[in-house]
Amino acid sequence: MVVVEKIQEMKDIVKKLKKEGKTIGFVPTMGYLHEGHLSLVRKSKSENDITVMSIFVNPIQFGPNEDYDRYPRDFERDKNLAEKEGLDYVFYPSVKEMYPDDFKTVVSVKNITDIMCGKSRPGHFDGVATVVLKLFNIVNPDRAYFGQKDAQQLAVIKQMVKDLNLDIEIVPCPIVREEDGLAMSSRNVYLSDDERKSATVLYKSLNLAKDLIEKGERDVLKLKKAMEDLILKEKYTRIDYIEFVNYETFEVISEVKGKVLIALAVFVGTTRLIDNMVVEV
Ligand SMILES: Nc1ncnc2c1ncn2[C@@H]1O[C@H](COP(=O)(O)OP(=O)(O)OP(=O)(O)O)[C@@H](O)[C@H]1O
Ligand SMILES: CC(C)(CO)[C@@H](O)C(=O)[O-]
Ligand code: BAL
Repeated sequence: MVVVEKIQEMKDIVKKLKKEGKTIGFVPTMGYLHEGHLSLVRKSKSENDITVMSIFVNPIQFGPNEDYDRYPRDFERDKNLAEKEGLDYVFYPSVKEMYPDDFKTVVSVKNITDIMCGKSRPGHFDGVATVVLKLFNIVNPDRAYFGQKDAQQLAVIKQMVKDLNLDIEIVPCPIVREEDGLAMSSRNVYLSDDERKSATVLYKSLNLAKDLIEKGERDVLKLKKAMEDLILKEKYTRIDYIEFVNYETFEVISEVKGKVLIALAVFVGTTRLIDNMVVEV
């Protein structure tokens, strides 16, 4: 496995691989790898000749009061995990390499970023779209792999690829969970033992909504209320948002119909966790 820190070097490697007719799969991450990330690597390896992962904690997608400084980082640990997985290249640039002092561009996807995480984290998806487009231009992949856990991020990237006519297939990958249902996240390490127990309520609340929908409930207000009640019964929890949207258009809905994404963000202590589920009626 080769670690590449410079943009030009990564571009040169990719150019050579493409000349040899190799297909490239790309897995963008912020590191502190877990099984969720590794599932994307496995999927990419099964569909491409070469897999490149980026590890870059992107400062421009964090708000001023968010956890950029505190975000978990352990490159040696990540390198070992990536190597064991049989990854070909890790792109590991510095902040200066990605954002030189004269950097001036912002990529902004409109409308679908007005709700959910886009509303709670102003500017977040501009930061994501900007860095992902940069990474796409550096790695020039045939396919790129994103987790369904960040469902709104996935929608933003798909929209950007469509709007800007990029020749990249975006491959959504299912959410990988701990045994008790908690979605894997690098941020789970922030949780104390007690908070970790409370955190299982995110997935429980999604399952509650699914059960109620299966029993015939279609009223989103009632479904949200049932989820809120369950979440707030738990210690340490504070709800950021619970949203029901049309899976294709990301429009907020008041009645469950067709393919629906139920998404939520909940603070457990000071840690903000997200999760979601797709239901179809
Ligand atoms: N549990 C998971 N299952 C599947 N994919 C995941 C999971 N967690 C993260 N991913 C995906 O891995 C990619 C990199 O995500 P990232 O590095 O932000 O990890 P993360 O664990 O989600 O971090 P955090 O939750 O702290 O934001 C994204 O496409 C993300 O959707
Ligand atoms: C896509 C991404 C690597 C961009 O920084 C990040 O938002 C993430 O890890 O999901
Ligand atoms: N997985 C999304 C990255 C973030 O929370 O900033």
